[in-house]
Amino acid sequence: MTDATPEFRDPDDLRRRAGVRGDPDRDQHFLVDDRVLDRLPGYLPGDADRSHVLEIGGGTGALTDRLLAAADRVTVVERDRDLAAFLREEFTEAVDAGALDVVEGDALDVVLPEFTACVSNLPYGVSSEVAFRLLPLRRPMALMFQAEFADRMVAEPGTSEYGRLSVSAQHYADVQIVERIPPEAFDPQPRVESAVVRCLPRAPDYEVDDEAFFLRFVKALFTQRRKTVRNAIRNTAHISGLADADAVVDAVDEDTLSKRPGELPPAAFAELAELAHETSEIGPGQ
Ligand SMILES: C[S@@+](CC[C@H](N)C(=O)[O-])C[C@H]1O[C@@H](n2cnc3c(N)ncnc32)[C@H](O)[C@@H]1O
Repeated sequence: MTDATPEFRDPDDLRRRAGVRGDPDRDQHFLVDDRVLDRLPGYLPGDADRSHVLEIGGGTGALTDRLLAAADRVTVVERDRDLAAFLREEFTEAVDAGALDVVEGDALDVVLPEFTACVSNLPYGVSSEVAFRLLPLRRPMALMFQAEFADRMVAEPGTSEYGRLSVSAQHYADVQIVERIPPEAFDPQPRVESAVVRCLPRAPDYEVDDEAFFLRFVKALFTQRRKTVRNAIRNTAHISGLADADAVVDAVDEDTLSKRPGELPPAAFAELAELAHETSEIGPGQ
């Protein structure tokens, strides 16, 4: 980490040296707006532990460059073999000093290090899977998504965007959109707007013992978002894995049963899932 105002590599130079144009079919949209790149590490809270920052999808290293200045150590995961080799070459000094580790592989498969925070311009094709790999690890994160996905992550109960994604994300973290980013900030430009979501981990309002069941239960109920919670619990028992949905319905209060799934806040889902777990045998579900 350095106190001096660092000069960063020019994103255009990086792409030229890496010899890549970016391939949207491989989720390659490189950030080219220096101001956006400069702001991203600062979306971590001031007191976040920056001893080991994770970046998923390093690309040509424009963000990696900033993270190296903001953190003691950085691990970057990059699936593209040529880009992973370029990152190692471009940041040889940091690699040799033990400040940078470049992991070539798929972010969904690689063994992740014990990171303390994460800042990433995520590959949008797998952003949901990556987010749900990272969120349960409960680290502060600043993650770039497609704006429509980010809107669903932060949506509140009773809105049309509120759904499975909102409940699951908000179970693990306080989530907030901190910046919307136009397509012009990237090359090649994505077709849609992007947004940065700050995720601050927190103890859930309601602890669940079986997180896999909780996530399945939330998924199940939102397949019936227009039904009452009573009917949704009964109709989706094959998805959630509830062996005795009627017993669960009998155990839940009338106020909750008469609502729609989209009206229940994340804590109510967690409480409901816990009660269901205590009341019924749980099968594998779908
Ligand atoms: C949106 S670009 C971001 C690149 C760079 N961080 C930037 O901001 O300019 C996403 C990067 O993730 C890589 N990528 C795509 N799918 C991946 C996956 N499943 N696992 C790891 N990296 C992936 C792409 O090759 C690309 O370099």
